Amino acid sequence: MSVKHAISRGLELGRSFLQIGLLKSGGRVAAKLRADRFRVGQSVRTVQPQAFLPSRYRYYRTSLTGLAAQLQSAGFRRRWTGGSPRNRAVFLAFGLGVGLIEQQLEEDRRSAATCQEIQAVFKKKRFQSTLRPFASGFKLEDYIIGNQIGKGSNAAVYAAAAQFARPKEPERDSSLLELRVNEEDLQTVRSPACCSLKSFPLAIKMLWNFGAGSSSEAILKSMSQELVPCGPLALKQEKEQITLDGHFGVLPKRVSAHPNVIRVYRAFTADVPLLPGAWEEYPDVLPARLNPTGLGDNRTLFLVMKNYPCTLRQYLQVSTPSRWQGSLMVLQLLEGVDHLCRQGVAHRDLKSDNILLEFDSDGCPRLVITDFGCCLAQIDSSLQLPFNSMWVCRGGNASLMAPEVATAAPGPGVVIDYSKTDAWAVGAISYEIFGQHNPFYRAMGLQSTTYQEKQLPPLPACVPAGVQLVISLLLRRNPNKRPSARIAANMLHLSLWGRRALASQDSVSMRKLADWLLCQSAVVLLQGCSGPSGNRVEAELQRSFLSNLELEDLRAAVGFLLYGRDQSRVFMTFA
Ligand SMILES: Nc1ncnc2c1ncn2[C@@H]1O[C@H](COP(=O)(O)OP(=O)(O)OP(=O)(O)O)[C@@H](O)[C@H]1O
Repeated sequence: MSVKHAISRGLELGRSFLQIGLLKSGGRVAAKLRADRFRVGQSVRTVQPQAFLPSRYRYYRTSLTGLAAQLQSAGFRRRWTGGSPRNRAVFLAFGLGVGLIEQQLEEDRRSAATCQEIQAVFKKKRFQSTLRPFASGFKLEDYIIGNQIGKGSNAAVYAAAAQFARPKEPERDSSLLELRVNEEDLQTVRSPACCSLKSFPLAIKMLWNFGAGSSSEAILKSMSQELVPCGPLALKQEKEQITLDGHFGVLPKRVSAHPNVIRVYRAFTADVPLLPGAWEEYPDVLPARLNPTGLGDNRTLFLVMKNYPCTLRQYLQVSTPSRWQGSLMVLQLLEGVDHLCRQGVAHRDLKSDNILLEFDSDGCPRLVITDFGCCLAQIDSSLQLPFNSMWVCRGGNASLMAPEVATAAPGPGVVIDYSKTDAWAVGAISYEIFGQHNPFYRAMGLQSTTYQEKQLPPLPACVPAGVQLVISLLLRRNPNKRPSARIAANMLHLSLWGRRALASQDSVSMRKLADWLLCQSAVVLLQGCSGPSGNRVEAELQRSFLSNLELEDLRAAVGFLLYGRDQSRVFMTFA
């Protein structure tokens, strides 16, 4: 055998080692390295994206490090170096391969450190609400209630203003009771002009209470999911610890603030009042005190939030976002879902009515996930729900239930994994954002229990290829083949802002990516210093991306993008 031959055999051996590490996991071939395209010295390769799953990657790294250690051990060296010239050549080539791999691992370590440093900088810059904090507001009488601005199957929502924050004008200083008695005032309150967001910057959601009882503890317990987006000062101190099932327990998990998740400023219980439109729109849920035939309990839960101009559904009825804005909207939903997932919360009822919308200073829609009434927020944050009986609630809107939830059959030991179900719903809602019908909605539409991926309707050609790829991956039936919200969000970030780092034809160097990340961080920090631009949707998204930067998630996103590029032979740009 010639030396040239020996070297190539040595490299082949090194390659096989890599393949073994990547291929086997849990006795199942889940990822196949494309050896033909693999060249030592490249950092991110064109491989099936599943190969980038963290556990497998760790396995691959461990096998390589172990291998390098073995090679360095004296015994190993003696065995090989003492052999024939041919064996020595094989060993040399093999060592060379491992040396290059070590170099690559070192590059990885450096990139991981860069990610951590960037993450630390942006984690410190926490999201702050723009609404001024207020100290009072734990009673209904603290608010002036305006028009009804929405209604669902569990609640009515009213525009509101805090009494204590209002200028002291005689007509404005009226209590809620006076508003109810004075019909003239009531008419004024109902007029849309009066209910502008400026006059009524708050929204009060009044939950309908049938059957929970009228004690505060019972109400808070039965509607506890609604409290998940509560801020730290939302509940009065004494309500922070309530009696649950005879034990002192803490209120349910609460998520921290995020630009794409609703913030509840106050939550309190109060007697159900007769608000505008109650008689006409929801007489049956009123208590007997107000309607003798009503079925509602006397007291209920009120949530105080920011008043948003409209829902996503209302917005899409009158306008179609540009492809850039549409991409940012999908990305915001993914960022919001990722924020919830990280804190062990699955929303389980994502739909365009449960997404509120306002505009940033550039007129770009900012989306906010709301209505946590169906969410899963277990103490252990596992997002795994034992499904042992058909009475276990699987979530809201059945049309947008991910396949793994919709097809689950109850039984002993059955568990539903919600870690990627909201991401699936974002995939379906994305069709609406890009001006299409939601494929899972109409009577003739697809059903999440039975659809095949090839039946998904095409998105309009103007939707950027990177976004189309993300949406199609989010709607994969098999959750193991579906990217998480974080990885899908990373894919969009890279497609929107990192196309230069992705520009090479066959591979993406981690070093190039790390350089791009550093540049991006500098730009975002500088933008933050230059004032109000920091509140723009784009800036918020970029900060969110940088504060959640993990090398392995990024690598997985690159893997999916390269996979998509291979599949479609389309280079993903927004140009
Ligand atoms: N903060 C808010 N600002 C403006 N409008 C809001 C706000 N919160 C809710 N709404 C409006 O009220 C409607 C009903 O609110 P929400 O979805 O929270 O009620 P629900 O009864 O829990 O709904 P569902 O039927 O989905 O269970 C929303 O679709 C929206 O139109």
